[in-house]
Amino acid sequence: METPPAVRARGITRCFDEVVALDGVDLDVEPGRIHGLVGPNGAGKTTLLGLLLGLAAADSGSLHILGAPVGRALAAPEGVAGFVDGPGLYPSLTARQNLAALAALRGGRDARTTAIDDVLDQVGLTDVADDKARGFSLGMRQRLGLAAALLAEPRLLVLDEPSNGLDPAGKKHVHGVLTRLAAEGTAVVLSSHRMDDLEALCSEVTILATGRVVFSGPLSKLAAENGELDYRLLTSDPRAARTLAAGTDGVRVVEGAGEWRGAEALVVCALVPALDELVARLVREGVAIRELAPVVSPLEAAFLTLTQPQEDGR
Ligand SMILES: Nc1ncnc2c1ncn2[C@@H]1O[C@H](COP(=O)(O)OP(=O)(O)OP(=O)(O)O)[C@@H](O)[C@H]1O
Repeated sequence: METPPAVRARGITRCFDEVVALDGVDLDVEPGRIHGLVGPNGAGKTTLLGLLLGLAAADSGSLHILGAPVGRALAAPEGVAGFVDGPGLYPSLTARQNLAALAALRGGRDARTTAIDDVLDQVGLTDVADDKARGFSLGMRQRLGLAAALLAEPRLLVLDEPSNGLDPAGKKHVHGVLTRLAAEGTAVVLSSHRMDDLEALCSEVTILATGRVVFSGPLSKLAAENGELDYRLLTSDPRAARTLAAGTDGVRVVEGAGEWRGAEALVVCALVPALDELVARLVREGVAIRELAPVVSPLEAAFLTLTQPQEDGR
């Protein structure tokens, strides 16, 4: 039997009095994907994640989670776990006790000590397993919330800003956990304002602006949305690179780039095919390419392009 989509939303609308938080939103997420939700403050990300978690119902539209239609009853659909607005924890209980209590609330099936130890290890909280959650930093609380969600062995994991407050080690744990879960077939839907996190983690994103989807699809498709981008180019021979760039059709040298991390940098503005041509010419001429990257990431550029006009028009 074919595995159903993890999320299939069509024409979802959700209002709070006069505020239209979601306006005809479609969303498709397949099992095994990490899908990023991005948008300016107030775009509707948390509202949408709340619907996936069964915390609220849509005013109109249809929502299927893991193949089952979601009705108006406010309960987490079977197979879904996660949190919005920070994980709900008991401050006076230890990390381990929090997980045991949450597991017991869910029916006790997953309250085994080994399972609790395992999820604490996955999120890197073994050392503080017997410390009270009250003393936990934001990043530690986020990781404990993720551990609680993992305990439910979800097929759809929903996380609102999971990277908030994470130090580099915490981020590494969280990224590792999410990547492994996805490889095992779990779908992950997460929101973030951190473009670098989304680009590192997600294969696809949905960009929301004032409750509407302005882009949904693979990150690789964003380059097409952007048109020309500025790329920083570090080479073994900046002068030759500049001459070659200036002589390549479709490539424009952006003046005033100067130095980048102590090396002479060139910034060129181009579409991907013209950039490919420049790279081929550099290689043919024996100019080594030491770094070539967009000055602003494709996701950030698309975010600004696709959400700015609507924001301005409010
Ligand atoms: N419970 C509520 N009551 C009234 N208005 C609400 C409620 N929840 C959300 N809204 C409004 O709905 C819109 C979308 O809010 P939402 O929290 O979903 O956005 P968001 O994209 O998650 O924003 P942020 O990035 O700031 O977290 C906003 O205008 C917000 O003020």
